[in-house]
Amino acid sequence: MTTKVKVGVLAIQGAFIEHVHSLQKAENTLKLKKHDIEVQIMEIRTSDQLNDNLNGLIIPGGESTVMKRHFENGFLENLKDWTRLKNKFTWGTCAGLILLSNQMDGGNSELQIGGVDITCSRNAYGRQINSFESPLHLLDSQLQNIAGNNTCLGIFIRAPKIKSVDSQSVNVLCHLSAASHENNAVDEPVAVCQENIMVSTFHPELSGDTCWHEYFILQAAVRKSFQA
Ligand SMILES: NC(=O)CC[C@H](N)C(=O)O
Repeated sequence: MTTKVKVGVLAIQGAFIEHVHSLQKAENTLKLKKHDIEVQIMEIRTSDQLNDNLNGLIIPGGESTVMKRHFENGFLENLKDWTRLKNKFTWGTCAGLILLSNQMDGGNSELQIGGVDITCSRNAYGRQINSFESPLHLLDSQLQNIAGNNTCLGIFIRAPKIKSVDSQSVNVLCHLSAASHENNAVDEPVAVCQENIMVSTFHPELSGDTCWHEYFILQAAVRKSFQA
């Protein structure tokens, strides 16, 4: 029986269209891998779109401080409520990670959606000119199976860092190994998941690799049957 899943990308600012294209590519890849799945992809601009028919939400990269300007008239409260429903799956990339972090190291921690027990710091590698690409080490077995190996490409653009993982219920999915970035003394978590919320400091939607978007679609599909 075909699994139908409806996912959205918050389309108020930033790199949302790249996620839409990556989701379309990921759906085709899943079908080639014999998954009987149909994905409806929405651009989310209004609070009322955060309803029970939506199964997954991506909060894209961009400028978190600009996105917050759109969080009035109950939008932030609805984002908080919807992302905490256990039968939904949310993924924040870069600025989306910042908005979903429970703690921020400096910076304006007002108007946070929260939900993930990490402490992040904005622009932690420096300015745009310090943006970089690096191979990453996948730690999660489902991601390794989807990717077909234990590495993926990380594209970091004015990226935040996960300064600390603040709860044992946060699973580290992916590392930037110390060997692959000159500023790193230790392996650094760059993607984590806490129950139904995943965050990454880098931009899979720009890499051409669909393993993260396939993982997101499958997680949103599985959670449809969970108790909210
Ligand atoms: N690529 C990005 O999403 C950059 C994030 C941005 N520097 C912020 O602090 O919100």
